[in-house]
Amino acid sequence: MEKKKYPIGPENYVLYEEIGQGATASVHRALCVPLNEIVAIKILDFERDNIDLRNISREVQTMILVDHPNVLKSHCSFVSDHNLWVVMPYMSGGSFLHIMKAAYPDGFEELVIATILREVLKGIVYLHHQGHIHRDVKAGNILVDGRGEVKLGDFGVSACLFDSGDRQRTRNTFVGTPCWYACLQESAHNRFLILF
Ligand SMILES: Nc1ncnc2c1ncn2[C@@H]1O[C@H](COP(=O)(O)OP(=O)(O)OP(=O)(O)O)[C@@H](O)[C@H]1O
Repeated sequence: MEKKKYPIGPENYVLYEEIGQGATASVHRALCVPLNEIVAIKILDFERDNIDLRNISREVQTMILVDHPNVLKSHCSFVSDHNLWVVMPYMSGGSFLHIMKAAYPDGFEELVIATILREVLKGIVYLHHQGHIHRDVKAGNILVDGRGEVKLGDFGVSACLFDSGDRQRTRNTFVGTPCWYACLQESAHNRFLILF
């Protein structure tokens, strides 16, 4: 089957509402006009103060290259004015953090957690086989689409085991989300599952 080609250039997309706001980017639901398909577009502003171009370029490269049902990939990306647009599949259920906040303030049942984690772990195993470490696995970065498919996203602080020089060394440093890092360290001896 021929692979769908997602067009490059903002004129091919109609931006709808903002569906997410991260530290460095905003994410919009959008229509890809030539394909008549709903997508999500992450827009990063190069002129923002806290922008780290190396991280961004690695995130985009990783998202273009990955190909696994449990890893959020990018269809294409392009620069428009001082913004980088990253076009991705639209995950209409949002993140598990949002779902918990909205409907499950006491957390999910264990069976649900196990089901979600099984999918996430398949994605992580795939990433590790490709030489990538995600380094920021958390509920806010685990997304679900309209068919219930679970994907791990946000490669903003990921690293590649095949990098050399400076980047090799930086993997000994702390990255990610502080409380999750602490929780993971702690629960490595217990059960990772309770974190959700
Ligand atoms: N493909 C998508 N479909 C639907 N919602 C998405 C998609 N990608 C991201 N989002 C939403 O946007 C939010 C922010 O996205 P993302 O985590 O990629 O941005 P970020 O700036 O890298 O965030 P962070 O502050 O965690 O580094 C996510 O938590 C999620 O709610």
